[in-house]
Amino acid sequence: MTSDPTTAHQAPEHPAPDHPAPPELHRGLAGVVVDATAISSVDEASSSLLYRGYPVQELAASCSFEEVAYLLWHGELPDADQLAALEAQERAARELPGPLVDLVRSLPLSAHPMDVVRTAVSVLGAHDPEPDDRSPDADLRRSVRLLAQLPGVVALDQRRRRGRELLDPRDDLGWSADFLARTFGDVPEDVVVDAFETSMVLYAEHSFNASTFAARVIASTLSDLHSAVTGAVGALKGPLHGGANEAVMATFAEIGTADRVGPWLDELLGAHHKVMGFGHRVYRHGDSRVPTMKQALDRLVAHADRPDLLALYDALADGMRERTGILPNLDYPTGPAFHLMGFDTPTFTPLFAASRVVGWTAHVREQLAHNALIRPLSHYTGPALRHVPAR
Ligand SMILES: CC(=O)SCCNC(=O)CCNC(=O)[C@H](O)C(C)(C)COP(=O)(O)OP(=O)(O)OC[C@H]1O[C@@H](n2cnc3c(N)ncnc32)[C@H](O)[C@@H]1OP(=O)(O)O
Ligand SMILES: O=C([O-])CC(=O)C(=O)O
Repeated sequence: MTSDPTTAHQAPEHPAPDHPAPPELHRGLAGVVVDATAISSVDEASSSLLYRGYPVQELAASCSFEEVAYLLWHGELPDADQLAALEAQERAARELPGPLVDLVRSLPLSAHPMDVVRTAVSVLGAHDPEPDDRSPDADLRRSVRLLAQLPGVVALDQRRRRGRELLDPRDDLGWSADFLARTFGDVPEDVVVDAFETSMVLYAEHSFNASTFAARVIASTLSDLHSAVTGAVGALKGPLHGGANEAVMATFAEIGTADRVGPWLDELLGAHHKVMGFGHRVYRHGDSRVPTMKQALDRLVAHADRPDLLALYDALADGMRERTGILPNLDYPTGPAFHLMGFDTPTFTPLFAASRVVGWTAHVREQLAHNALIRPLSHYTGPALRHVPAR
């Protein structure tokens, strides 16, 4: 059958009723199970989070961040040889490409640190040493390289904002200690390193959160891993997701002291505004990770002798619970914890990204192993069929 050349480009007269019965909508995909994953499970009823079956609290207490990364990528905790191999690979990949360092230095200081991370991931994609190898093994090597490179990007950016030079990575240090040393010039006290490592383990993975889902959408088009992670960084930046940890410190600065929490909260909630660091799409009875991070925060507070910060933290959490019943999420304790570790507030969400890159890349590889293009439907509510007037 041949098409009539005079009508081939005309819009079809398909029926477009003015008010079709709307289908059931799933706005925000709330409550929708879109795919299976073997990487982690978030259980609302028991407020629990398992990475590959292991409770995240046990992993935070007993495992290094590198062991957790291995677990999330491979499905099992590493034996000694496997861990040594991952550590060697990660330490060998920490140096940033010179052109990337120059480019980060050239970015305006008005750019948010998450803009810097997003740009850096994209540039690292352009510097991929094996661009033509799209195998799962090559994507695993890319994942390790990104894990190794992001601390350098975050440290470089915080240091340039303070007028300081980039420091060399130290291959005698594990991932967390090197991250801190490269940011602050020295390895801090154990209490700081331990709290940082705990935060990184807790942030590493959380099933189909918005940034991970963004990464999976991009991967599902068979785009590349760096593109997926670049998109995920963009999704994480928003204050309804990762950006909340930064917003928590802004809130603390605005309130000032614990005795001012009540009136501040009454005014904010009265205006129907949200308090950042509270609430969660899945957890309704409390975020599984908060108690572990709160213990780490307590130790940092004691170390830094900052009972005033703890008083403010408790007063806001109590005030929110009493007024709304809404509980803190992980971004609530990590905000003040990162502050006490010495990070600048705008650097908080990049820290989240440096950890979550493990979860994102695990999900990209899982998506590609059982790929189905992610392309949902929408319910059209615009004008019914109409025609451009004859001219
Ligand atoms: C590690 C992470 O990324 S965790 C998330 C970090 N994000 C934040 O901390 C931002 C603040 N929190 C929020 O905006 C929300 O709790 C979200 C986006 C995380 C999840 O919310 P959703 O499941 O989409 O629920 P939604 O935003 O519709 O809130 C439901 C109700 O609770 C209220 N609510 C939810 N969170 C808060 C909050 N933090 N402060 C005040 N009220 C809140 C909403 O105003 C809404 O009230 P309404 O029904 O009277 O309109
Ligand atoms: O799961 C979510 O929606 C957000 C979250 O807590 C995370 O990504 O860690």
